[in-house]
Amino acid sequence: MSYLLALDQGTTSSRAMVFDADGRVQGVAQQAFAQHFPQPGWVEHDPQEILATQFDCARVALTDAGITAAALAGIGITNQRETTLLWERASGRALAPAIVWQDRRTAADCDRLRAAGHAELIRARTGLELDAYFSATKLAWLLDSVPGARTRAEAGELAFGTVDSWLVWHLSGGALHVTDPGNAARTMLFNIHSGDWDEDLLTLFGIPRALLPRIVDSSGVCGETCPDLFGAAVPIAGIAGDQQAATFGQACFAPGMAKNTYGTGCFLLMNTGAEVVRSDNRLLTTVGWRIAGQTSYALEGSIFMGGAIVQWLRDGLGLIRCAHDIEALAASVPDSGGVVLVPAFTGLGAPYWDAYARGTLLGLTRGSSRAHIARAALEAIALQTVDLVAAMDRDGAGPLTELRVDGGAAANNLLMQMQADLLGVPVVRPQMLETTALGAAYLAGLGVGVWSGPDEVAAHWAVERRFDPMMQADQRAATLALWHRGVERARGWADA
Ligand SMILES: Nc1ncnc2c1ncn2[C@@H]1O[C@H](COP(=O)(O)OP(=O)(O)O)[C@@H](O)[C@H]1O
Ligand SMILES: O=P(O)(O)OC[C@H](O)CO
Repeated sequence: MSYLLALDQGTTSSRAMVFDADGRVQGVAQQAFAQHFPQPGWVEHDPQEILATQFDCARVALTDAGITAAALAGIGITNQRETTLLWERASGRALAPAIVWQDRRTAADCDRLRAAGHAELIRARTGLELDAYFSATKLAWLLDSVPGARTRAEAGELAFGTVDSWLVWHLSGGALHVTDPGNAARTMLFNIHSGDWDEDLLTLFGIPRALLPRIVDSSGVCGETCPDLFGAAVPIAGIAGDQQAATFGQACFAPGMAKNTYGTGCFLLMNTGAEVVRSDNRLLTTVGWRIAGQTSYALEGSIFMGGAIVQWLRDGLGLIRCAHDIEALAASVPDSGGVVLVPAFTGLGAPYWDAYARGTLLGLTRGSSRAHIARAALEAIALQTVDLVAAMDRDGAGPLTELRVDGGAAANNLLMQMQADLLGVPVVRPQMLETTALGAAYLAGLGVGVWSGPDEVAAHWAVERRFDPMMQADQRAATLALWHRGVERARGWADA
């Protein structure tokens, strides 16, 4: 009875992992699902496919671990954040495709709200930059676009949720409509100071309160699964957005500790403890987790294109055959030969927040080769991260003494060395790279008493490799200066 099942519902795949009481992986399953791009800038998922792939993975992971659901002490849920769903309470049926966090369809709505002077109120209450990334304008769009939705929402017939709420609703057979404060903090409807939905913001975005889930702690039993789903009723004992879960899985429990996840995008979170650190440099203030009613906050830098740049070199340009090949190609030249790649394919996130910036390749000469472009692509991932850490420094957070790393692209040794060099701070890669699922399992395990407290789970964390900075300060400064010239060229490109 001491196994934990983590459900990790990500942007491009659903995953499930079974952990034992020592935090070791005993079973794993993963299924990719379809990405839908119905119009330029739109990104959608099929809500049913999210459920089907996630629940299938759970069953396969249990089989892989050689256990049944009866052996589970609890389930932890972690999820792609901000992605917005609207469903009918009576049937549990979604009224529209899920609008994914990357979707830019409401960028003009954000421009109008900004022009009307609402950005400061939103920043003060939610800790967020007014941007289409977050759920509020996506939900308003659904209420305005799905026929009858607004009237039905006001009558209490509909439910809104991010992916965690959608999963828990269906795991519990419609008994639970909940979210945790970390996920709620990404909706742009949640007041990070009061820890509740914000009435003024609900009015501003035109969101009926009847739509919203109840907010529960990130760790602790909030209900149980329908027995017919996995063969036994299992306590649902942890809920966290994937970046918050990874921060937990990296054991960043003390203020000043930070992790960066190099997946599709890159997300750098620094724990700020019980203190709400307001950023003057366009980082996000967000909730990390709430345990036993105590909220831990974080500063976050969100980068939209991280490992996805490598995918583009593979699929868009055909420069490499698989993501792994980029390391040898980039290492075949000593530097990028003056080539700068600004990966603003879907605009720029923190700290620029420029929805109209576009991807830019600069500094090409007759001597430029695919190796230089590959190297510039890896540098771009590291340099965007440097911009986030510099903003954190200016905000007075930290100082950062080491950066814990995870995510698919963290396997790239050259990228990790570049990151240490360009940051001037050691980069530390743990043995266990599946920190998102691990964090969800930890939250659930703490919730059901498999572990006694954060200290016990922190003891599981171990270094696999440490990358120390080796670059001279003047070379670092020159590389950063060239990068910032490139960023300026990329900004505002699609404004017209
Ligand atoms: N060796 C590598 N070097 C650089 N990028 C890589 C490497 N291996 C995988 N990636 C990138 O990492 C990403 C996958 O990481 P993952 O953590 O699974 O992402 P997500 O959870 O966002 O789907 C992809 O964008 C891929 O291009
Ligand atoms: O699904 P991932 O790992 O790309 O993470 C997505 C983030 O939660 C978006 O904010």
